[in-house]
Amino acid sequence: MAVFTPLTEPQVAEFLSRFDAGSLVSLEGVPAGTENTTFFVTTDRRELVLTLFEQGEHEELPFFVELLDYLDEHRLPVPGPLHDRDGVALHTLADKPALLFPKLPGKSPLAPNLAQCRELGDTLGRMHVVSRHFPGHRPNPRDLHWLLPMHHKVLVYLSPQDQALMKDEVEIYQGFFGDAPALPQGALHGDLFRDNTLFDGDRLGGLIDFYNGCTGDLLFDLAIVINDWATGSDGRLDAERHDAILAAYLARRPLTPAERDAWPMMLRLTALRYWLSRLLVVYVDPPAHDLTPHDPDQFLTILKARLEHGALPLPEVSE
Ligand SMILES: Nc1ncnc2c1ncn2[C@@H]1O[C@H](COP(=O)(O)OP(=O)(O)OP(=O)(O)O)[C@@H](O)[C@H]1O
Ligand SMILES: N[C@@H](CCO)C(=O)O
Repeated sequence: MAVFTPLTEPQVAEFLSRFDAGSLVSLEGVPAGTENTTFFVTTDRRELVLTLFEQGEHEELPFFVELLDYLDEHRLPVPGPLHDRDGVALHTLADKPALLFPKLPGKSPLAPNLAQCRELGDTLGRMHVVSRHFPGHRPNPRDLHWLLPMHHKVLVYLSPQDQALMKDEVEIYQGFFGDAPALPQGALHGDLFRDNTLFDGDRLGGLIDFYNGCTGDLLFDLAIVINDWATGSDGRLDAERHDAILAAYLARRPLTPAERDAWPMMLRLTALRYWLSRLLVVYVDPPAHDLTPHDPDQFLTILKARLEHGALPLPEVSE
């Protein structure tokens, strides 16, 4: 159960009265989610999602509102936050920052089919085409600049072999990305795992949970997607899902030669990024609640598979 801050119906009814969104009919706490408190709110006009921000950088919230507004204006399937009658999206409720969103249709796919993979690749490609012109700025908080200091914090918890692997990898990324030409920049989702998408059958209902959103290398976003969406249980890439996502993505946004060169290394870097963030949650900074943390070893397995087998060839896309 992840309703960290309970709300009463009168509290939510009063909150809703600032918006042009109808009157409260029902309120339901959402058990999924580990970071924020989420409620499904039904009014006499529409279905909404109310999010209370429990942790993290509250000063970053205006960036997320700006990003979601921008993507929504560009017709990407994201929950564009509702603005109240004065044009304000970000409010305070029960002493927590609060945002109200449209409820998007669908469920997160655990085993996405190829049509869903194509849909995701196409949408991410469209998003990256428009996000290159997004005017906001929030440096990627999980890129190499973060890996460098943070990996030292977990080395003590690792076997000698895994310590060596992590240290060697970070050093290799430093050498590679330090010398590599700049990669195309834009706004990223930053955590586009399957559980941050909703599908209604094969139709993408929406991308959610933009709270890792930032600006940086677009390739970073794509590598996160491939490592989560197109990996088998042994950590190896699943060629069919890989090709379905990438063919659809590349048809929207071809990679530059520098991105093609960096691709195998970016798959490794983003695998290590999640191995490390999950290790930090388990050993260094466990959350107050007792929800089971994600398994760090899953991304160690993925990293080892990328090292052993490399990347798959990128699909050919006719221009
Ligand atoms: N706009 C939306 N439309 C429909 N469902 C939504 C929407 N936003 C959130 N949800 C539902 O609420 C759940 C929790 O939302 P969210 O992922 O934002 O919370 P979180 O605490 O940040 O979770 P996480 O553990 O993924 O970081 C989602 O898994 C999804 O089922
Ligand atoms: N997607 C992340 C958790 C949320 O940031 C993970 O799987 O570790």
